[in-house]
Amino acid sequence: MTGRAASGGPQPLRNFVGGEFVGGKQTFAKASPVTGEVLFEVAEADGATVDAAVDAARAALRGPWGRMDERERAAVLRRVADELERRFDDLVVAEVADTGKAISQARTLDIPRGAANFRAFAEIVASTPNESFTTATAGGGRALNYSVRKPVGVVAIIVPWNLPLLLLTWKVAPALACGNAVVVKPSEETPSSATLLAEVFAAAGVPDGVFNLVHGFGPDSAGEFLTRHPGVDAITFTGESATGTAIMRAAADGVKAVSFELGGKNAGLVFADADLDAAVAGSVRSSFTNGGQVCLCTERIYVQRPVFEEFTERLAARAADLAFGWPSDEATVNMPLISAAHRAKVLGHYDLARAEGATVLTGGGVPSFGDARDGGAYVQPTVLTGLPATARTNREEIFGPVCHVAPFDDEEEAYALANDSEYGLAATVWTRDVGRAHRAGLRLDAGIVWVNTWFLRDLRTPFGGVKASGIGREGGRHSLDFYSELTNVCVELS
Ligand SMILES: NC(=O)c1ccc[n+]([C@@H]2O[C@H](COP(=O)([O-])OP(=O)(O)OC[C@H]3O[C@@H](n4cnc5c(N)ncnc54)[C@H](O)[C@@H]3O)[C@@H](O)[C@H]2O)c1
Ligand SMILES: O=C/C=C/C=C(\O)C(=O)O
Repeated sequence: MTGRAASGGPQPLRNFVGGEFVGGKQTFAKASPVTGEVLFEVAEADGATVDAAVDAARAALRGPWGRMDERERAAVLRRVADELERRFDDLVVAEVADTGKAISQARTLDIPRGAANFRAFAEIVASTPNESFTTATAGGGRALNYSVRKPVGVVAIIVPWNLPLLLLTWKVAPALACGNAVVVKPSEETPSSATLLAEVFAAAGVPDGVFNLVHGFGPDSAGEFLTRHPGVDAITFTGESATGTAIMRAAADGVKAVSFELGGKNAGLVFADADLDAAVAGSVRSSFTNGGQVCLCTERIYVQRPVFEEFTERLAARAADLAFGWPSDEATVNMPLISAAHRAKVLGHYDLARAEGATVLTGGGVPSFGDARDGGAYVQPTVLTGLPATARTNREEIFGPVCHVAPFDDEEEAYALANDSEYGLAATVWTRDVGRAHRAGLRLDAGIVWVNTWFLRDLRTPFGGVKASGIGREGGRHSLDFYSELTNVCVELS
């Protein structure tokens, strides 16, 4: 768990403002999720540092960056991707140290997606057309309407700790593609890859002030200073729904645009006609990837009654078998939770499930290693059953390696159960019936419906949630719409 410290170590991680690394009066400690030991100190940005970062971003918009066209910015993004790939191993080490995630995952998912985000938005911004209409005038002539994209201005980017580089670059890349300057605040739990990204920007020759980084917490710290800042034009945020509410309040004062990717309580539906091997393997991924700490993870699985018993037994057996190991071992699958505080929350949910009357099919506790990992934030992957849809276990986002499995009888009941949630981010459906596959897309109240797969991403597609899971969509041209202002130009031709 991190906490504020009176003074920093010799070299705390620093903020990045106007092309310079800058410290701060106060530092906080970052602890290893694997062992609990303090890894390093981080300089917390105070109000003056956040002011300087916003000013530097504004100044960058008035400089050479503000005069570049889309193709020139796309070229800059490709240079950033190249440099990021050159720093690949450093980024893997940083991400693994901060989160405790398995090195194989960091190498195949987190860091490659960092580079892919820059390459994708370099393409998207250079190839997305704008609208144009010809319009009849009262005098019998014609007018030509066309729209042009302009940057919004200074964009604040606030992201969580679960997929730090992936989620940060998913927003930085389109923001810069559209010509904005950014001030980013990574989670206090994962400051390292964002700091390396600042080095990447400097090495790629991105003009000073285009990318600024402030470290710190949310309330009464860098997060709140940034979201309340009058010099910020738009806020894009990924994190908890309750934090989204706080940020929306802060954004109301300046009528700042917001884009929110928030929490989930995602359902998986397994129909009796599904390829059961694929459904089991897919559900293991969808419930336990990244220690269940992905907003898209499945925490509620509904299984059609004829295959309920077989599916549930196989899922629980596979969950119990997921390899614990040091993050640096190639075979490791499980990872610790991000912090002791988050572990206490997840273990509280395990206790709550038991108190609500759940049957624990596997897990439900803490693994024992007999080494330094006993000081870390590990919990066992857990499969629960036996609770009604009304149980808190089935309603509240846990954000750990846990799912509850319950039976259903027919398709209507499956949709009703899946949709019975305050959240609506992602749903996953396992079926061989092609009609049902498409119906599910229409019937499920979720921003993303995966059929016979999970977390398969095409960066051109709309990504976001309904209900408490978010506001707006990012991805492809949807990102361009958030990160730019459209001006319609109307020219009377005769
Ligand atoms: N929908 C998505 O795409 C998506 C993706 C990843 C994570 N999430 C969600 O994120 C949550 C887990 O991440 P977390 O615990 O880091 O979330 P969080 O909301 O606690 O923190 C996210 C970020 O917001 C900052 N923050 C907190 N309070 C703030 C405030 N009042 N003002 C400004 N900034 C503030 C934090 O410092 C951090 O950088 C889960 O709910 C998960 O579902 C959603
Ligand atoms: O934890 C949430 C994961 C979000 C994933 C993305 O935003 C993405 O794949 O672009």
